[in-house]
Amino acid sequence: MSQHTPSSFAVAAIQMVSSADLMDNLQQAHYWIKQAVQAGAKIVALPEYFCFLGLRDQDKNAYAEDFGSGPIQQFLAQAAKQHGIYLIGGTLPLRSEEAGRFYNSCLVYDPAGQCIGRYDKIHLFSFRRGEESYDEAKAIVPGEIAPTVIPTPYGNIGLGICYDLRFPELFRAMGAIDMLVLPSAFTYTTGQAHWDILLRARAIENQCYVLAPAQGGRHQNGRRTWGHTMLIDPWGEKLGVWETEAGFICHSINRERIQEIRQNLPALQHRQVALLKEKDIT
Ligand SMILES: O=C(O)CCC(=O)C(=O)O
Repeated sequence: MSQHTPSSFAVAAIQMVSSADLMDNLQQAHYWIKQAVQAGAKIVALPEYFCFLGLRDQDKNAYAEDFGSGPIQQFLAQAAKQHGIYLIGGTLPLRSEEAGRFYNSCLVYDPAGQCIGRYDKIHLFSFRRGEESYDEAKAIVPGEIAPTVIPTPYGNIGLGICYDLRFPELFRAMGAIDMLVLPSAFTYTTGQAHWDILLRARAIENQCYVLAPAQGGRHQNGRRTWGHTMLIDPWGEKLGVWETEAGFICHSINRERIQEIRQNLPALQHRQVALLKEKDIT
């Protein structure tokens, strides 16, 4: 942390009910970012597919951008610069080498509007129950297997996207992180059952803040997302929840709280990774 950065500052997560209308979604995102900044947020996070949801996964191909150019990336860069914030840009489709499949990517922008990080979703969601059926691998290319941590003056931010939340080994491999940010669009069914407990578990086991902006409502194609955008502290307590429909949460976090918890309960120092490897148990 730089000398000039306070240990306590506000972070915000935005919840949306995005549609298949790109411009409308960008306008909505703009509105909520402004609200969050007015509430004092220095770091603002958007949900998965903030720019486009409501059609089949493969339809997002039409909006896939080359990394470094395109209206969605322009929007994110401008919003970060205009408001002088760190912006975790939810996710957008980025073109891959494969025709017909894209990366589901989270880009991070600094207050000058520079893109300072990219994470491509690694774990691709698949779920089938009754009428409900999802199979992301049909439309999405998985990202390279590498934990992504973005250093900022406010601390180290680890990135994951939605279904990644179910794979704790990805976050354990990140080393010292202050906050995990997980842009999401959990389904209503799986979210109701697992969202809350998975988020709290990741915060408790990594002793860090978890900021999880989500999609939350009924979308154009009938798909229902769970919402419950959340901020959790390193002790596992919920600092804020926005349950359903569009809105945002904004709360102060304190990095000294992370150190205090890690000192009081030094579980991260008690990991036996080397021993497990030696015994071939990983
Ligand atoms: O893990 C889940 O239950 C939901 C994941 C999901 O909806 C997604 O990754 O888009």
